[in-house]
Amino acid sequence: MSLDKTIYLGPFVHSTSLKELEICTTGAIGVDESGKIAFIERSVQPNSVPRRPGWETAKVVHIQDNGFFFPGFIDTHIHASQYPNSGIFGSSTLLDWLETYTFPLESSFRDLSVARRIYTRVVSRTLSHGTTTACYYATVHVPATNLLADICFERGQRAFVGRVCMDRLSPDYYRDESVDAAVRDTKACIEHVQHIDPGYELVSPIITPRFAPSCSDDCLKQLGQLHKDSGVPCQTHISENKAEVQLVRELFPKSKSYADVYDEAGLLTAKTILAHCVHLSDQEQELIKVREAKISHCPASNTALTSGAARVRELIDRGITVGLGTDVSGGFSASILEEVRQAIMVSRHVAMTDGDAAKLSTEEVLYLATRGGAKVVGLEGKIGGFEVGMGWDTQMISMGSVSEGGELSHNDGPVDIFGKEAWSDRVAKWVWNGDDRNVRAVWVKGRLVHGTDS
Ligand SMILES: O=c1[nH]c(=O)c2nc[nH]c2[nH]1
Ligand SMILES: [Zn+2]
Repeated sequence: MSLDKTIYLGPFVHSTSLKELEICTTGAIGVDESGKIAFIERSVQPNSVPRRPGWETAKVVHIQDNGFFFPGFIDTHIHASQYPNSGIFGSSTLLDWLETYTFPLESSFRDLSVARRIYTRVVSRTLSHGTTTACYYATVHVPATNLLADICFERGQRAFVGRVCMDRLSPDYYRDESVDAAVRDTKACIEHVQHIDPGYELVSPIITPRFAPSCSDDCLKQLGQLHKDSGVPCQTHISENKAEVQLVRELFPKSKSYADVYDEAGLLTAKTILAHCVHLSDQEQELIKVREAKISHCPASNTALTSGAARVRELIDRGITVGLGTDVSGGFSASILEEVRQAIMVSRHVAMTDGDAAKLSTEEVLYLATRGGAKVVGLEGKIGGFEVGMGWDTQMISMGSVSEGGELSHNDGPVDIFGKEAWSDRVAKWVWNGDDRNVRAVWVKGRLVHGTDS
């Protein structure tokens, strides 16, 4: 699809490193017909459009209402099929939560009309929160998983779509009937994505063993072989909850650790995304580092299911790549901005026992939500920031007009700007008070996929 050449005028904010946010208040970013950034100017006079040969007739999109352009969020771990259960978890913990809330809901995706309604909604919802790339878990059902891939492709969201494999310790009404069935159905979903998006330009398949307890040794090994043969990435859960870790010890008595179970199966590679990583030992962290596997930090879910507090500073200091995941519906919200807040708060709780060095700053967590996520999904250099050659995967944040009187009008968003705030404080106000009402428009690869650009 060819797009209009477009110049995006106004402030832009993005991470340039883990610790640094660039805030450019006088920016102009040119995006070419293929949806890639062609130029960036940083000192544009107010109300003027940079003159460039070949860009005379380009469309111009102005930032509105004290806003700024920000890279699209990358959700490195979300269960699309669990979206109807967002906020519904009672006082459960992982293993009983799966039995009580999750398996019954996921099993309903055998009905394609159920899948269509829920998957359409979750893709609309994540886009509205500024998520331009998502790593989705679907269910065991091939038609429903393929439908999720179709919806992402049609709506223009970058997505990794995984058919969930689970051939043991799962209810009779919801499980793979055999290892062969798990592998055959996974291949069918890979072939479907190859058919709709042959270069995996927007949508990619992802091999998805649910977690070690629900996969037999043979199932893990065959999926590891498929991961090796096909080059398709892989995602799973690890070390989320202490009872789960104990269960893995009992189920795999010959393995040195939980991480070792995946390693022995060929599932711990540079293309593996591991969700949670709350209770990893030093040796497991080291193994993950050596294998260059990536981590999805899911703080909202880890708190909601009382799983624990991941030591993110330790993981980062070790040199492991970390991104953020909403983990809906262990996590209660489909918003990565909410996850940013949760990550900062959880790091404060870790700091209360481990010391101040554990605290993550707003800048650091915004990095995890964008550049970190891009590395987790293997798209660093392509998305996650504003650089020439990167895709225009962007949210237009608007903060509303400067508050003059004391009264709220019905279309005021949740952030109140009084006009005197430094730019870094405006960004902080957005992080701590903002939500989807501040997301005026979202683009993926230059295509408008949510909201309006006028
Ligand atoms: O947060 C989680 N959500 C799940 O669906 C799941 N399955 C295994 N382990 C899990 N953890
Ligand atoms: Zn999960």
